[in-house]
Amino acid sequence: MHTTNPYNGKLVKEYKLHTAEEVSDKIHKAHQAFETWRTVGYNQRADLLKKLAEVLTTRKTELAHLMAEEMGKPITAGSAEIEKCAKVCIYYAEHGAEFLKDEIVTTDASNSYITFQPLGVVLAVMPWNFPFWQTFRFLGPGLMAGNVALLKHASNVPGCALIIEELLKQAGFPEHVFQTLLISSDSVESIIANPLVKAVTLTGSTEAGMKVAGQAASLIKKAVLELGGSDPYIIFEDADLELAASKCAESRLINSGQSCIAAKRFIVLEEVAAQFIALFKDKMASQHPGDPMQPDTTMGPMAKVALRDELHQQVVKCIEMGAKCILGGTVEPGEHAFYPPTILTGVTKGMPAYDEELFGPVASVIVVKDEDEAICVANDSSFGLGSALFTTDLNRANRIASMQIEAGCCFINDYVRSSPDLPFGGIKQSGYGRELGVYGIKEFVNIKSVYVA
Ligand SMILES: NC(=O)c1ccc[n+]([C@@H]2O[C@H](COP(=O)([O-])OP(=O)(O)OC[C@H]3O[C@@H](n4cnc5c(N)ncnc54)[C@H](O)[C@@H]3O)[C@@H](O)[C@H]2O)c1
Ligand SMILES: O=CCCC(=O)O
Repeated sequence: MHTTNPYNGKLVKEYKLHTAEEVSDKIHKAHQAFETWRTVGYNQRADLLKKLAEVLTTRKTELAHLMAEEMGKPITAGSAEIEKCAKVCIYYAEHGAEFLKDEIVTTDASNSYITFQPLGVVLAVMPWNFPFWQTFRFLGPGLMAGNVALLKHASNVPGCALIIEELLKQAGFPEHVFQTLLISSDSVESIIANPLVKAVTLTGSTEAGMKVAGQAASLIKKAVLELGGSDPYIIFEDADLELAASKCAESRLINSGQSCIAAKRFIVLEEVAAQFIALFKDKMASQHPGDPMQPDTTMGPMAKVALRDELHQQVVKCIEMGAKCILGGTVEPGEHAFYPPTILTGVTKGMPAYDEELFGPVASVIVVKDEDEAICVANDSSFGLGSALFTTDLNRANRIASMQIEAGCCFINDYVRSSPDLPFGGIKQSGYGRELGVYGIKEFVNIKSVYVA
């Protein structure tokens, strides 16, 4: 396995995959670590998580550089990602014990209560787009709940995957409560099949989710799936268009467009379509693409040339099918993986920009005549991750957000983002289960009822 810098196409480093024996040894060590870790009190777990937050903060520049090198994230965004990881550790250190405390239930028993017990070794299969955040948003609550973790990270971020082990060691966590496995996707099945592995969480594409969830289900093992998205953003006729254009462009270009919860489909009421599109185009065009190692770079390359090429094929197909490209849409020659901010208008059902996820900086604009059509188009997707509405009528916004949009979250007059305190996840082909908040920490626990006669 080797890593390639997507900014210049140069080889970064070679890594040796773990052998089947090494993996088996790591699983055994994880299980042994669990037998002790499960008995450690919440206060001690919380102290270690706080220490981990300190280590992350102290080393954030180095970690941001590593991400820039492996997957092209600009260092300013990388530092912000590490700070967010520190926040999630502190959040669960401060709230985890409260979330997991026994709940007394009044029944016909002399005493009955619900207790939340850890499951054991959990396998985390993670994507490259937020190499630290995706891992920490599972790991923080997982460790606080008393589970131990094995990480199978995406093949282009092994350096990030390995350094997480080092961070936990530096924070003082017991050995083997967290271990990275350098393995290929093909080996995941055998790890899920290991009786010592009790559950799996996967963040990634719907295809990978189907595979992994199918394997877990066949063995009756719990799975949480955080999958792809094609988030609809509805811009109503009464929206603050300047605000909407700015939030929409910011969201579409997060991480060079490679975010599951980036805005992807822009559904605009026809009365304001021309005005919104003009403002949106200005915002999309005002990026500073460049070297991810430079602090003033706001947009880096995509993570891999192959992903950039796949995205371009989707764009070309849309144009062939009748969409109009009003910004970007071209590939500059060179060894890099850059793709420019791109806007497609006239997007209709049947085009990749309507039906599929565009995992890069390409916006799909769909003009609709009224509210009903806007909601119908927003829901006309196999995905159901995030969504956003732009309107000054908050009664209408709350009604649509809570009852009419098919998604795991709906933001009003802002773009979708995850935060430690709000549950995060999707419906439909965007997955099931939740991370973060009170619900996230309860995904990988045995919710056990105790009844005293
Ligand atoms: N919902 C979320 O929270 C979330 C967050 C980030 C990314 N994503 C989604 O992830 C996708 C992009 O990430 P990616 O390209 O790394 O996704 P991917 O599915 O290719 O890879 C994700 C992880 O799954 C592994 N994997 C892939 N196929 C597998 C298989 N058949 N069996 C076992 N493991 C397998 C990969 O090696 C990697 O570790 C997008 O669809 C994006 O929307 C979702
Ligand atoms: O790719 C998904 C982004 C996830 C997040 O921002 O929490």
